[in-house]
Amino acid sequence: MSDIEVRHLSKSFDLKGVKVEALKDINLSIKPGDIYGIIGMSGAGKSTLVRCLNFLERPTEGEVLVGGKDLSTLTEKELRKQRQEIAMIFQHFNLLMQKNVIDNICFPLLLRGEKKADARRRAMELLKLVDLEEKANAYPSQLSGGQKQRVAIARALASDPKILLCDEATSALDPQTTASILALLKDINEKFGITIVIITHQMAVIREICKHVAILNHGVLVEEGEVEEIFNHPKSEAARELILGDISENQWNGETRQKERVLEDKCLRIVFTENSAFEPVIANMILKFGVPVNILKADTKNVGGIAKGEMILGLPEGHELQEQIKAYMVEKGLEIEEVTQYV
Ligand SMILES: Nc1ncnc2c1ncn2[C@@H]1O[C@H](COP(=O)(O)OP(=O)(O)OP(=O)(O)O)[C@@H](O)[C@H]1O
Repeated sequence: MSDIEVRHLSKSFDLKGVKVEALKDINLSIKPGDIYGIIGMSGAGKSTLVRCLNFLERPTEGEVLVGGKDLSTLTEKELRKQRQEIAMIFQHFNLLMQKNVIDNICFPLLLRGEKKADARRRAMELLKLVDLEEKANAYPSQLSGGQKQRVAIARALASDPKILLCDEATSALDPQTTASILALLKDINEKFGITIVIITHQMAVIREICKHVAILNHGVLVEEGEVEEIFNHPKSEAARELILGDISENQWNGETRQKERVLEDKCLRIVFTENSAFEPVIANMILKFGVPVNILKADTKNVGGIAKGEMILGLPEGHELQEQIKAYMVEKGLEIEEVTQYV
């Protein structure tokens, strides 16, 4: 059985008499213990979707089933109880600024009637888990962004949730801190089997941690499946844009980075499915054809725990030569795809 099942979900808002269709006929299913990413550009409907998953926002049409229960059939009281199983963390942490770290974590425990001593004991365990024991008495204003998010994660775990929804949880953090928060989420997923749903606009986050991904575009789910498969064979324009946009963001910076980059006449995006495959192939190709190719981008990343490589090559001029080079790479078992320009 799925942990979360979304069936024909649509959500529209009335904005001063104008209907805004934020989500249109969304269907997806998230299995227990999965790390599931929902990605899309700004305004795609990600936050609306995640808020529908715990009925903070009621769908206009369709159903959300959590652990087999249709949320629309629950009373307000039952819904509140159900929400204890679905914790949430946010981009801006949402900590109580007047309370210190330990009291922030104790807060949900005290609300559900636990004794103060028990709540503090549990809070200290959670602080240990997120590696922040020494900050128990600090106030949020005295913490870095990454530390605040760790406190928010500890607080979210206090109610022993089955599902953790992360709404742009790393978007306000630098890349190094993002990596450490994602590693913590992965650790929590593995240790406790908590299903994690990650909302993000960054493909790098999806690639780092998620097993499955859904791509939203203007309120429509345009692609869904295993991260590796979608990364290697994006079908929708939105997926391709997110993947290539991510490459340009990661690779080019400083003087060489431009908002819009038009690639050379003929460029190939290559995805390496073996960690070690690419260097000999490219080197041998240059030797074989005796022409230089321009490596516009080369990168190796972690996709679903397996090291993966990708590269964008600018090919030398000449149609025939380009076709021979392409054939050579296909023969060597590389996945290639022509790209012309991207943002
Ligand atoms: N309460 C609301 N009232 C009216 N329109 C809304 C409301 N909430 C969201 N929308 C609209 O629904 C669409 C989807 O918004 P949503 O915030 O879900 O997108 P998003 O993908 O999370 O965007 P971002 O990454 O910028 O946060 C947008 O057009 C937005 O303006």
